[in-house]
Amino acid sequence: MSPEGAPQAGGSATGRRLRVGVLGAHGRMGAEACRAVEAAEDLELVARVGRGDPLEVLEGAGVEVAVDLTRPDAVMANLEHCVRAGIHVVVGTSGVDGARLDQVRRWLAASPRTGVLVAPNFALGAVLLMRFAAEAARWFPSVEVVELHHPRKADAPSGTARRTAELVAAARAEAGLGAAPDATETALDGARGAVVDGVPVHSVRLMGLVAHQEVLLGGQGEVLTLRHDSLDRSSFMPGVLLGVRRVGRHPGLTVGLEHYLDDAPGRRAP
Ligand SMILES: NC(=O)C1=CN([C@@H]2O[C@H](COP(=O)(O)OP(=O)(O)OC[C@H]3O[C@@H](n4cnc5c(N)ncnc54)[C@H](OP(=O)(O)O)[C@@H]3O)[C@@H](O)[C@H]2O)C=CC1
Ligand SMILES: O=C(O)C1=N[C@H](C(=O)O)C[C@H](O)C1
Repeated sequence: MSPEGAPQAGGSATGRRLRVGVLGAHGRMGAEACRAVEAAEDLELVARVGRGDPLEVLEGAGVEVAVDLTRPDAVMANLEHCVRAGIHVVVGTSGVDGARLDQVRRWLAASPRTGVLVAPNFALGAVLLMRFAAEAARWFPSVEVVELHHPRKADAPSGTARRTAELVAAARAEAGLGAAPDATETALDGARGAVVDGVPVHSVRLMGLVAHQEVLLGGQGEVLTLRHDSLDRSSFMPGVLLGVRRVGRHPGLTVGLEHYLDDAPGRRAP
């Protein structure tokens, strides 16, 4: 961990740079995020936090926005600390869903000006894939999710796959679709994947991969396949930076980067 540098002015149009801290700074994503923040003229990287480092360094360094890219077993303690300290948080770490989101809302109730963005996936293509999958899910009786990742990923299924399945299930329910008409019997446990809100989710871990997802939608005599590939972790960085720049303008809890995209400059609302 290293609090970095004193406040500097002059990098942005207003002359003041937003002070950013990265948690999980020495990991694959954290290191990439540090580089991206350092390269952004309107942002200043003032803290890199690794496992075992005291979180108080964030306040000490005057961090305004923290980016969490740690692990599912670490992220909640980090979030609690930041929200209590009034530090906005951009969460990329997977595993913040369900009851954990309710817990974040409770912390935020005591710190109403603080913003938390939980972004299951920062890549624009993945955000759009989730949107397209939810739209298509209304029309197809069958749907399954396949996520494919690098072999060192700590969790399965991916946070993106869980979120996709939730969105697909909600769209199906709204459209009045019942359970998919597909067999669920197996001769071997796990053969049909894990089931998230009624949607089978299959996880592949393989050398050579980075982060990929397919949504397969089946109807009478046809299959629609939606696929996204993150070929490099740089694919996540525009989304990380967008989150960092915007989170302070969105107090409370936001789940999904799509809620920030519609008012992003230079991007038309999809
Ligand atoms: N939302 C998105 O678009 C994306 C999200 N992710 C998610 O981001 C997370 C990180 O992924 P990745 O970088 O590949 O994983 P890594 O394992 O490479 O990095 C995680 C880092 O966090 C560190 N760490 C663990 N606990 C703490 C803690 N309490 N405080 C500070 N640092 C800690 C780890 O240290 P140590 O090695 O000692 O455990 C490690 O350096 C995962 O949950 C992943 O799913 C990844 C890509 C994109
Ligand atoms: O661990 C990863 O690599 C990724 N994690 C996120 C997830 O769990 O969905 C986002 C992306 O898939 C990469």
